[in-house]
Amino acid sequence: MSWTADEKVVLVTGGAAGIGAGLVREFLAKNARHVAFLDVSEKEGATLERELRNKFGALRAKFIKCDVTDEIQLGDAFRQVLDKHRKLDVVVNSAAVVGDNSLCKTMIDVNFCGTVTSTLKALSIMRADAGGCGGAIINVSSLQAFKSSTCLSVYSATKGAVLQFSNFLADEESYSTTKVRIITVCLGPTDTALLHKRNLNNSAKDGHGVSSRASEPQRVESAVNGIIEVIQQAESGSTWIIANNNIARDVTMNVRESFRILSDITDV
Ligand SMILES: NC(=O)c1ccc[n+]([C@@H]2O[C@H](COP(=O)([O-])OP(=O)(O)OC[C@H]3O[C@@H](n4cnc5c(N)ncnc54)[C@H](O)[C@@H]3O)[C@@H](O)[C@H]2O)c1
Ligand SMILES: CCCCC[C@H](O)/C=C/C=C\C=C\C=C\[C@@H](O)[C@@H](O)CCCC(=O)O
Repeated sequence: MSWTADEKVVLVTGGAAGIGAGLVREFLAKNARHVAFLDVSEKEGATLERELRNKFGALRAKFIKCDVTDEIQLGDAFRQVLDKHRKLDVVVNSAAVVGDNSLCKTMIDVNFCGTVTSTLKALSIMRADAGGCGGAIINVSSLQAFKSSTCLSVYSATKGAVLQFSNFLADEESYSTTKVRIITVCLGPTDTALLHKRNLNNSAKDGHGVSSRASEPQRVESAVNGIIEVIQQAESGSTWIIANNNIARDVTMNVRESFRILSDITDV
């Protein structure tokens, strides 16, 4: 039987806004039992929680103020969800910040370290060989993982690191033992606050943007639907591109081939 959100307990980091918030809404619309969303933005989190509780009832959604760079806060947030709901089925790591290299430490801490800490916590809770029920961890990367734009070398490197970490961990921790799928989605430009930190068209016009072929950023809805499609069908260790309002494209073979070529060089 194919995967459905029905009765699932879900945790989304960076879930108060943008693509994370879109996912929170969609999981609930698709009948998830409970969606916990973690974010540093208290105002947006509380507003979204009110909206969701009015629409879906008081028990189905919970905002937890949490900075993913703080291991204690993150541990507490996972514990709250587990204590209350006794299981965790899906974790989406969507929290991220973008900026120029003056923000390097924050980007590394949030985009990479936060994703790593959350993934390892999720895996330890969900893994079937340690009493969990299995599940899926989706790490949100970017087309910038493959080709950076001007001023975004650190951001792009964090997204490359998320991709590599997720694939290496999926290799290390066999799905047949853990029953936890670890999946990477690389999004193209998507119409959220993060994108509008700098005008996309200027970025594209400068000839360095990976998005230069796209005239418009994709809709949040396309990114969200793409991620849900990926959860429905992706194997552990797979990599997917969701861009230009197209359906999710499996690029696992391309990524593996590029690493096969690189690892051949190390056989000296
Ligand atoms: N929008 C795009 O064009 C685009 C393209 C490719 C990839 N992505 C990726 O998609 C994901 C979602 O981005 P978005 O576009 O929805 O951005 P967004 O800025 O709308 O949402 C990101 C959320 O993360 C939260 N956040 C930031 N720091 C945090 C922290 N320390 N702890 C907890 N939460 C924190 C923010 O408050 C915000 O609510 C990110 O991983 C981003 O890198 C976005
Ligand atoms: C010599 C020029 C100096 C200009 C400084 C410049 O304006 C600094 C910008 C700093 C950060 C801007 C980031 C904004 C990026 C977004 O528009 C977008 O391109 C992010 C892409 C997200 C993604 O695709 O993953």
